[in-house]
Amino acid sequence: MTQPLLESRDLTVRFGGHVAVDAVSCAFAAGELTAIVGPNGAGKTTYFNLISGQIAASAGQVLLRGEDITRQSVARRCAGGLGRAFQLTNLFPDLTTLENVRLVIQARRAKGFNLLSMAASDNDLRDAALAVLERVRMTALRDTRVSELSHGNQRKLEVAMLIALDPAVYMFDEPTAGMSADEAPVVLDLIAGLKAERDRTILLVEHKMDVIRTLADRIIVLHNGALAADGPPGEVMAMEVVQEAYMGKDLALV
Ligand SMILES: Nc1ncnc2c1ncn2[C@@H]1O[C@H](COP(=O)(O)OP(=O)(O)OP(=O)(O)O)[C@@H](O)[C@H]1O
Repeated sequence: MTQPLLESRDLTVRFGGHVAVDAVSCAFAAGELTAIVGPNGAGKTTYFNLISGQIAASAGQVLLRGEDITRQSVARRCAGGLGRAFQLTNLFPDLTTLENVRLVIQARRAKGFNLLSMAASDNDLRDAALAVLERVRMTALRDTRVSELSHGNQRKLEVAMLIALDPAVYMFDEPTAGMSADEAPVVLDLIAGLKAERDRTILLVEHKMDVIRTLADRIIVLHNGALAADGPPGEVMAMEVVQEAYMGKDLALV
């Protein structure tokens, strides 16, 4: 089997006596979109936090391209290719959408402080940022300050910034939460487009069954922090134990 792009091995975190993520071992291949599901409090976001480095593991490992990154900082993991949709706090509210995207591209390409090369690359950076905004259909909002964007557009901008970062692993935590019915499809189309590139790994924490059904190649189910099921959507959703205990009536949509 080829080496997985991302892997967790017995990944565990305890908060006091509570085991929020319990020895989760999972390998994620390039070109695969995995939906992470489970009831509220199952440990989905905590698992994400362990992978992206927002919280430290109590035990177990996270591996990126086979390298143990368990003790690496968020920034180091990000530089290594692990991209998590930016939280709103990571956007600069007083800068425009274009400036925010530009900063991510600039950081990605950072080449030091050669003023001549910086001036020469200025237009190039702007063009690259505009291309990303075009892709998320936010060109008309390029000069709007982030603080003036609607909630849905702020979330779209988070996705734009993630695309600008161009990571090997995309991590989305309920990417359409709080979006209006006309905004959500844009983001889902973008994720489908990223998936079509086939060389990325995409992890998606999601409650909405129609989204999972449309996008997922594989579903993992967390329950009480532990891995309860793992497999192709049809198989996992058909498991009686999953239907009854973990997903409820929503499965009627499948
Ligand atoms: N920093 C923390 N300190 C203490 N307990 C925590 C902490 N973070 C998460 N937990 C607990 O760990 C468990 C898993 O929470 P988590 O947010 O990962 O669940 P989730 O599956 O993402 O739920 P939801 O679908 O509601 O977002 C919960 O019982 C939660 O209260």
